Amino acid sequence: MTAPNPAAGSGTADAPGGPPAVVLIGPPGAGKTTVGQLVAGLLATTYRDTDADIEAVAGKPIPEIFIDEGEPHFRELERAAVRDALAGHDGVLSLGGGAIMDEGTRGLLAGLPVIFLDVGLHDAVRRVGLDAPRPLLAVNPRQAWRELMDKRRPLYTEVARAVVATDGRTPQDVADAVLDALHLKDA
Ligand SMILES: Nc1ncnc2c1ncn2[C@@H]1O[C@H](COP(=O)(O)OP(=O)(O)OP(=O)(O)O)[C@@H](O)[C@H]1O
Ligand SMILES: O=C(O)C1=C[C@@H](O)[C@@H](O)[C@H](O)C1
Ligand SMILES: [Mg+2]
Repeated sequence: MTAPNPAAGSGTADAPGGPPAVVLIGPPGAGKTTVGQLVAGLLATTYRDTDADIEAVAGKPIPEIFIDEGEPHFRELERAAVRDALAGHDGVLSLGGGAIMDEGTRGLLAGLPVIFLDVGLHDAVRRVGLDAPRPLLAVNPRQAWRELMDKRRPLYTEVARAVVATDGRTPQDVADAVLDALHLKDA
């Protein structure tokens, strides 16, 4: 675990029902869902995922939103979903892997307990095979994943209060490290 941006811990969110106790970001396969659910269990709170929220509102799967309306429209839906979730959820929240690409969404995260779950290509491939229906990784997934991480790593790091490495660690270990990073061990 490293602390790339201590200033990320300095604001507040004016949100009835929120803000979340933990916000998880990171690329596909980082373990946001797996670890997020474990962390929610450890904190005896609930888990929420903005990808699921977007699909529920749109009434269709994310790959179809990309095909029908394009990525810019998806990022707008995502910004709205993140805003709603930050205002209405005080448990553990996972964002979509690319949420941090949108400047407005990054702005919404200021001051919140955001954890970047980091993963390298090797473990990401082992975990998700990079063959699931992921709109941005459809062609040459390994190279696309590398290029995507080159662009995204600085942004994940910028908005995160801490980075938790996940390579070679069990989800339970990672969940523990998340609590540690946010000083929530005895919460
Ligand atoms: N630390 C870990 N070690 C080994 N396997 C893991 C770890 N974390 C998650 N996994 C496995 O990797 C796969 C992907 O994990 P998960 O769905 O939690 O990732 P995600 O970040 O939510 O991905 P997505 O962006 O697609 O929602 C799952 O099969 C999960 O069991
Ligand atoms: O990495 C990304 O850009 C994405 C990740 C998923 O969580 C979804 O939000 C969507 O498939 C886009
Ligand atoms: Mg997930």
